[in-house]
Amino acid sequence: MSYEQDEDDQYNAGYDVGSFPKDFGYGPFDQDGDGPPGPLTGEQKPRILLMGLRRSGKSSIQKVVFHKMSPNETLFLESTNKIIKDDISNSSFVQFQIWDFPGQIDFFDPTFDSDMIFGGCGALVFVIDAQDDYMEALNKLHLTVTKAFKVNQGIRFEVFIHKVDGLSDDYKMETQRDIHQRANDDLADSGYDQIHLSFHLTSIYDHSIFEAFSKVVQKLIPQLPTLENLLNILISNSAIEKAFLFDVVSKIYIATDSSPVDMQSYELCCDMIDVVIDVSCIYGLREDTEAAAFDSQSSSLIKLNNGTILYLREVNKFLALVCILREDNFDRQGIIDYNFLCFREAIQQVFELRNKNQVLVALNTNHHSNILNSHNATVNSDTQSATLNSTAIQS
Ligand SMILES: Nc1nc2c(ncn2[C@@H]2O[C@H](COP(=O)(O)OP(=O)(O)OP(=O)(O)O)[C@@H](O)[C@H]2O)c(=O)[nH]1
Repeated sequence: MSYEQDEDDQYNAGYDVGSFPKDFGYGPFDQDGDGPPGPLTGEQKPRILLMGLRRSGKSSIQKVVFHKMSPNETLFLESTNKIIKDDISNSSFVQFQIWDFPGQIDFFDPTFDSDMIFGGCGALVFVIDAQDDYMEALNKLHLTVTKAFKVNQGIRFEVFIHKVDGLSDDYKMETQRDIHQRANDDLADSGYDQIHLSFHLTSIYDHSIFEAFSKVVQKLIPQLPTLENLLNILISNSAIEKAFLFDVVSKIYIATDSSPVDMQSYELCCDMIDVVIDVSCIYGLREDTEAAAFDSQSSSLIKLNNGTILYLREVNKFLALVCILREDNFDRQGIIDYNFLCFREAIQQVFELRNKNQVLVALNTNHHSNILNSHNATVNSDTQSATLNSTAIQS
């Protein structure tokens, strides 16, 4: 059963802070059969850095979101004293590395190779403990983002105002406003107005951390506009209120339609995935096979007592579509199911294009111009596949 992170899909390595610049190579990692044919090397994967002061909650976030650790267990996590690299390969879309940094990391240490660390980085998540005095954290944030920006202007900066579970709603808002203001003022004062920081209120004790991480990961998926477009077409032709495309293992949503996300809907959909997986694990597994609980037969329908329906369908081995719709609109289930099949086919095409692209990239690693061309080709073809499939769904 594959809901636990597959050991083969994961390559964890710890590096002493003092020695990390000397040895940053990756070992090969196995890719599941459904993934890209050419495995992405560590260098090709987008990298997310987790930084912040000691005990701000970095390791807890990584363990809870990607390793199914229960929030209470994080109380026993030991302080990180080396960089921990973690390959996340749950689905073909969600492939990246997370580097968890020790809180005490010193950018002025001569062994800190900022070019290498920030150079290949897609997003930098800076965690601030909102239950603590955050002035020191703001100084470190400023130092970190300016240092990173000098090396790589393409990095997305995400600030998690973390541990907000202990704060009242008013205090949460006030803290966010204050941190936002001070962080941006500091940047403006030192002439870095062009640096954009995104802020998220997070806690490992509710779904906010999954929601925030979903947004971080989405920004690293080049196919996001195509996926969003497909979801928009699906919901408008099926009278669905809201649809999420979930990575089942981590419960982060890799795309949703363009209507606003409300936290309650997201939580409902997360809970539905838990229910489906739990019931499948208890009743759906055969003793004689090693089959996964989530497979091509997986689907579920839950009717809530407020006239709302939650509908889950398997998209591929890693992804599920979870929709929220009104009960009245479910009487033509055949249309919804037909549209879903068109949607699944379209997603498949996006995957295939992406896989072809990765093979090209692997073949041309030494020819940067070729890599660029293949990436552009993928973007164009993705758009075409979305157009093609919009016709299929409407017909
Ligand atoms: N209340 C609350 N506590 C949290 C939350 N996230 C983490 N913690 C607690 O914060 C403490 C520190 O968490 P860690 O994940 O070890 O922090 P870290 O940033 O990795 O620390 P270093 O490894 O020292 O850099 C632990 O006791 C966690 O249980 C949260 O969302 N809310």
